[in-house]
Amino acid sequence: MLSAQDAFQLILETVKPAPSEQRSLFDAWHCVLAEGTVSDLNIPPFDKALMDGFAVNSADFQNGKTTLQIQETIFAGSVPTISLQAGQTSQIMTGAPLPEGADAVVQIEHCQIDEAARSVKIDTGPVSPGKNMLPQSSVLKEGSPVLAAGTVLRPQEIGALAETGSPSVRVRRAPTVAILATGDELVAPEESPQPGQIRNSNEVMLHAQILQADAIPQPLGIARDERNQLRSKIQEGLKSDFLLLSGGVSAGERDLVPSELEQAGVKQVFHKVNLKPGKPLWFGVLERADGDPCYIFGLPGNPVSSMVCFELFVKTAIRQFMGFPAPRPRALQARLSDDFHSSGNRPTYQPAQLEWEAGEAVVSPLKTMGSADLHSTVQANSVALFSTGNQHYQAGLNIDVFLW
Ligand SMILES: Nc1nc2c(c(=O)[nH]1)N[C@H]1C(S)=C(S)[C@@H](COP(=O)(O)OP(=O)(O)OC[C@H]3O[C@@H](n4cnc5c(N)ncnc54)[C@H](O)[C@@H]3O)O[C@H]1N2
Ligand code: MOO
Repeated sequence: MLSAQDAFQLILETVKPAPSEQRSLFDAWHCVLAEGTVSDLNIPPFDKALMDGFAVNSADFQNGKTTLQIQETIFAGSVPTISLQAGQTSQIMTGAPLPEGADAVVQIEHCQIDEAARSVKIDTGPVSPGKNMLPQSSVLKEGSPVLAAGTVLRPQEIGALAETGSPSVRVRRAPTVAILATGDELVAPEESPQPGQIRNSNEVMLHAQILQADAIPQPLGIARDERNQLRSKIQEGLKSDFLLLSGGVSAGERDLVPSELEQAGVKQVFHKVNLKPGKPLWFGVLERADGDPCYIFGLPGNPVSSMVCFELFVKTAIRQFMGFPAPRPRALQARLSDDFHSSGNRPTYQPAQLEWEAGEAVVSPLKTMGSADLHSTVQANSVALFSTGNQHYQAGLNIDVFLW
């Protein structure tokens, strides 16, 4: 059976990064830059005061103290009108441009102002050039690169783009992701299940996971385990960038999903992955007539399987589509809190609680009744990975954990 690593590889080889689009910085959070940007100005654009006080020339402080004649007051947003000569100063506010002839700022707290004489006495010892000021273009020069293509936009990158004259940027667009829950046993969450029925929890859960992955969910409701209805709902879903089907992918007599996808012209990339939960995972691609592909995942119906397969595989595909530089899930090494026994016949992703103790990641696997036990994931903030077979893991051992 295909390993999870091989499944990641096949997903990355199949999913092509989306075309780019222009977006305002207000809509760009967590998008990936499709093109690099350069600064349209020097940062800072002028020698800038970093304190409220007096703009001075350090040469006036040869004796460590001095009395200077006040010329004007320079506020942030204005420009100085007087060049300083020896023995002169101007009052200045944080963020304002230094006047010519000044090379430092002395904080207002260290100045004794004589209003009548329009002078200021400063007795704080020598002042070094550059004190309390940021020289023009010391952070960034006009025309120099700000961010490279492939950068994921966090709040600080968005601020830096605004500062450097990129109010909108080219980013890879987020995919639309259709959700189709399948099964005769399903009823809507607002209904009371009759004997043999269960509530459709996967649809809303996937909807939330898609939002969390910065993509656009398109719920299609429930398709019954009946070919005509399944076929028409699949056709609807194939118009999106991604189609996620929940249920109907294992070996049951009404597990119609793989054959109906094949019927719709979808090319299977893989079916079944060696992991627990999530073994029956199905992945394929449809090359649509309009030239844009649709990527299809058949997620196992068991809620924990569905959730784990989304976090590991669907998210990888969405990140690849959005141009993320490292789309695979990233494992964290954490110390096992207690002895743990694992006996899975496949590599097992166990719901777990990860905590930080004195700066160290410590993980406690949670008790679970298996892939139908969604409740065990409510206490979990991660999954811990255990390998195949009867294995005893001693407390203190470092293991791989995936946060979610
Ligand atoms: N003979 C075999 N049987 C099964 C195998 C196998 O290899 N051979 N694999 C098992 C594994 S592992 C899993 S996981 C499940 C996955 O089955 P399906 O994807 O075909 O899903 P269903 O049979 O439709 O449903 C499984 C389970 O999940 C519940 N379910 C389905 N949809 C939803 C939903 N939208 N919300 C909440 N719960 C849902 C459904 O009622 C079933 O209880 O197959 C094993 N069987
Ligand atoms: O792989 Mo299934 O997801 O064990 O329950």
